Amino acid sequence: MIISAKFVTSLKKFDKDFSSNISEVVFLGRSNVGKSSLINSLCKQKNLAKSSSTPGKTQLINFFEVLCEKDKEKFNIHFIDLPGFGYAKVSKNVKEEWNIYLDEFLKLRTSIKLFIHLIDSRHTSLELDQYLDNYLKGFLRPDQKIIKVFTKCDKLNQSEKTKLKNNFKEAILVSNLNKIGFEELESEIIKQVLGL
Ligand SMILES: Nc1nc2c(ncn2[C@@H]2O[C@H](COP(=O)(O)OP(=O)(O)OP(=O)(O)O)[C@@H](O)[C@H]2O)c(=O)[nH]1
Ligand SMILES: [Mg+2]
Repeated sequence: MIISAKFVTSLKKFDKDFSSNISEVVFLGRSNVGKSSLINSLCKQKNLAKSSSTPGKTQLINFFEVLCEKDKEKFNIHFIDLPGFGYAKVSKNVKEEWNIYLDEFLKLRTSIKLFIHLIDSRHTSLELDQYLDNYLKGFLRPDQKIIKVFTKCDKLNQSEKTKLKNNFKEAILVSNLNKIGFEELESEIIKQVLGL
């Protein structure tokens, strides 16, 4: 389980001088999908990661140190909150720069053990998410894994939830509003970072 969490630093791009010997978990997905909110919910803190109803809130690579416990052993991991993909309101140059920086960061940062791909439960087959899935699989190492997490599931009715689970067998559904799915996700995260 997660015991506590604190902000460490923000980076604009990959920085070899800020390396890590602890496992890292990256949260990524479209702008406004709920990345920062999910980090707050998992860490049981309201404003650890800044969230906003305006897409494009997170603009840097933000690191959080998260203290976990399993079988009475305590250990630290990093959660990494990224800027959202596909945010149209920034100028093209800024957007291209972000993508180059993020691309480099995701590929060079060897301490990343888990990619958590957040997808809006209401829109599960967007081109951008398919692109992101293929993109991650294109450089995924054997010691890394991708977990698909479907956000804002409070917006779905029961039959829509059932349909989603049928379409994505390993889907984890979460809602920050109704406090759903956190325990399942937390145990998946800990399993992966410990290599279980
Ligand atoms: N209904 C509902 N709304 C949510 C949920 N999670 C987040 N939101 C809302 O979605 C909006 C975006 O949340 P953020 O966590 O800032 O999203 P983000 O993915 O970090 O966005 P960027 O930083 O722009 O990439 C906010 O208005 C949240 O309140 C949820 O589980 N249910
Ligand atoms: Mg954010």
